Amino acid sequence: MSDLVTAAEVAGVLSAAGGLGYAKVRAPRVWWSLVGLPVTRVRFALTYESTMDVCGLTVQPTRARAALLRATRKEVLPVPPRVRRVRMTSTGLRVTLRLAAGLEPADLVAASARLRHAFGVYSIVVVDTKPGLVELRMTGYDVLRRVRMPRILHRPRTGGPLMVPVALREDGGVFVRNYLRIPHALTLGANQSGKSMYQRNLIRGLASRDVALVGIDCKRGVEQIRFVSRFSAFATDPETAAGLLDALVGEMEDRFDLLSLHQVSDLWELPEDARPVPVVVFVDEVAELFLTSAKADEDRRDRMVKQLIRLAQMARAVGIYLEICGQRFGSELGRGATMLRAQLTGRVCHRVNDKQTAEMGLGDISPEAMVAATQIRADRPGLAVAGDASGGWSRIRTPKVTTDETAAACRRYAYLTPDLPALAAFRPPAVSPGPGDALPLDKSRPVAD
Ligand SMILES: Nc1ncnc2c1ncn2[C@@H]1O[C@H](COP(=O)(O)OP(=O)(O)OP(=O)(O)O)[C@@H](O)[C@H]1O
Repeated sequence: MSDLVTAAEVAGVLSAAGGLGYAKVRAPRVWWSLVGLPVTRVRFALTYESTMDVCGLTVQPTRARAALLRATRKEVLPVPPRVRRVRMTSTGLRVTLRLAAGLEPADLVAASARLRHAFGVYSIVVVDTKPGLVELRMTGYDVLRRVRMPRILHRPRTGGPLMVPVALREDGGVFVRNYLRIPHALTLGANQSGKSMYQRNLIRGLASRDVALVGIDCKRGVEQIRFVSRFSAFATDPETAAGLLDALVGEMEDRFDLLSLHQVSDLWELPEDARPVPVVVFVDEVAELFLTSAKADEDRRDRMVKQLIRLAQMARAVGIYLEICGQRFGSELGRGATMLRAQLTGRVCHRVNDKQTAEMGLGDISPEAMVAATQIRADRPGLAVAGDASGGWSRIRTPKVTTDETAAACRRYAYLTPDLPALAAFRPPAVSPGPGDALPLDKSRPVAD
């Protein structure tokens, strides 16, 4: 009998171990919740002080504290940053630390690789939250291996009208493209690095919101043509693109007249009934717009660059935002290109073929971000380094979204496509359903979410 019980127990233990091993590979989130999180929490509690000590993150106690310790006959030892809060999440552990006098966030950043190994987690990102406080964002496993966005974010219109959850960050948080905070952005990356996937995620996210979408895709529209049911204007060659950019500048000037009439300085200060719809302009492969084959094209190119620079400098106030994508974006694209790049403060850099491209995208943001972009592997398409003018950056990866799914979302929300009279000449013709478009083209009737 006892042999039988032992055999059953052994079988139970083995199948539980096998199940956990399977979960570790196939369902890391489950494994983390069941095993990784409790183990890491205990390890953190037991080893925190000694780890901080060996990592050089302790300081001598204040005189008052040292005197108190001596008075109570306790040993005067160096002190680590005080743990203010430990929060357990489905992807990791978030620890808020109060920095001891003499330490700065950079000290923790420099030690983050050592801390990661000491606490046995996949990665640690140090975030400077408030003066005197930092947050250690520990991730228990590689959350970017298979990207799954939190379920709530699948609902259309989550967040404000101009906040689109577009990718997952390596610390398990969600990377949100917030057009109000960062109006214009540049997405760079080599062939097959995931630029179109990033734009597709954005288009799908914006399709359900009250915005006008404009597409400029001078590769004859091959990347964006499936989404035109939701576009208010579309250009597929440099000549049409030049006309469309002129029209956008015209729209911008009309909107400034409107602001002036209402004596306000920003679109969002206008009364709701007078407020024009925000516009997001997607430019795919910007080099196609800039490269010239004949001398005669140069004037048109220079004019386009000038118009883009004007939009990038001024259009934020009137709710026109630029989303520019390309393999490279440097002085080789001609006069004004680097000036335009400086105005595109949001940067997303996918895998690059050379250091210079990473420098174009992230050099003016942070040297560490640049190095991180050069380390992206070819077998991880969609992985990118996202940064902004504040110097903050993080590794992100978009979820996989097919062209069919994006086209279906565009068709579903085609009824939201605003008519912008200034861009009427560039309004794409209605398209017939594509092979993967499950939903019918219907501009008059909203479809329930
Ligand atoms: N986040 C992702 N997860 C998984 N696969 C991805 C991801 N992003 C891109 N891919 C895959 O990588 C390949 C290239 O992606 P994509 O077309 O977006 O790259 P690209 O940079 O636009 O390429 P190109 O410049 O050649 O047009 C596609 O097969 C796509 O399915």
